[in-house]
Amino acid sequence: MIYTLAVTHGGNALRQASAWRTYRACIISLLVVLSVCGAAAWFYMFSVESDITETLVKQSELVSSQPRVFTVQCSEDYENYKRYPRCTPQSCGRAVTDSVVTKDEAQVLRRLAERGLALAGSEGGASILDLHSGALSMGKQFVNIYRYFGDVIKDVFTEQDFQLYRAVRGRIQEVIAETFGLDPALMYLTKPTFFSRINSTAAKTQHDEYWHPHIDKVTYGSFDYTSLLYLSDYGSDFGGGRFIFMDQTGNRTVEPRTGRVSFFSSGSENLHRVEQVMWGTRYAITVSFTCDPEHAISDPALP
Ligand SMILES: O=C(O)CCC(=O)C(=O)O
Ligand SMILES: [Fe+2]
Repeated sequence: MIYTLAVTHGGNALRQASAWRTYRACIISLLVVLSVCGAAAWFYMFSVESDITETLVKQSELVSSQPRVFTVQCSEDYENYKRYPRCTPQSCGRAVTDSVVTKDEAQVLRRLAERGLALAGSEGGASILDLHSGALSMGKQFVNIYRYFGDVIKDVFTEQDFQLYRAVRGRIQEVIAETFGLDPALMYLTKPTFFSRINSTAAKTQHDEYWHPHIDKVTYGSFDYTSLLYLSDYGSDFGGGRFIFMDQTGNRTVEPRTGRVSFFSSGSENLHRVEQVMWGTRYAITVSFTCDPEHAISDPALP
């Protein structure tokens, strides 16, 4: 009996020691896993954060009354083009305003974009609708919305929608002229001018790869001033998708906000890209101006 007890006690002690060792091994493994995850998260955060030097305007801010202006030195790009006094950029920079387009107007334009893009859309994550040329993303290519959908278009867009587009375009033109000291009558709408819809679906063709750094004057040729009107909110409608100016001294971002207009001179002083959208859907309109009357286009209108 005594022997049995002793054996039992001895067995218990052995089992307890072994359980303790297992428990300790588990705790150590858990700590190792946690530290590795922590280090990876820290490294990820650090590398993402270090990509962003400065936020020029946050989504939560309201830039009312005057635009917030950031001047930069003009690049030499404009020297390769004919100069148009009182229009060709002589002072360059970027600016943001939340008081040119109301939230209601932006929502009407967003619904217009939603209706138009619902007719088709890219298979990848980035679709465009150009109301002027009629180009609409469809699958891996584009169709002409006016030709492809014919009379159906009249049920999708109304004359008021186009009026609103024209009014907004006019106000943006005025604020750009005022900010850069130009004569608004010497600025012309140029192409392409388009609605964009971006989500996190993987790109299927190059047309879906919206995130590459670029210079609008190089990409689009005729642009002298680019404006972007945002139709959805960073952080609540979508994640990622911030606009990034890539300066030599670091990156500077603008966070999209419904009704926000961001505008800038289109040369290489404003190299930029759009961060990849991680979730949700981002809507915006690109409205751009040229100083060259030969590149002027008329406002979009119902055919
Ligand atoms: O949607 C944006 O924020 C920028 C789009 C852009 O860079 C462009 O249309 O050239
Ligand atoms: Fe651009």
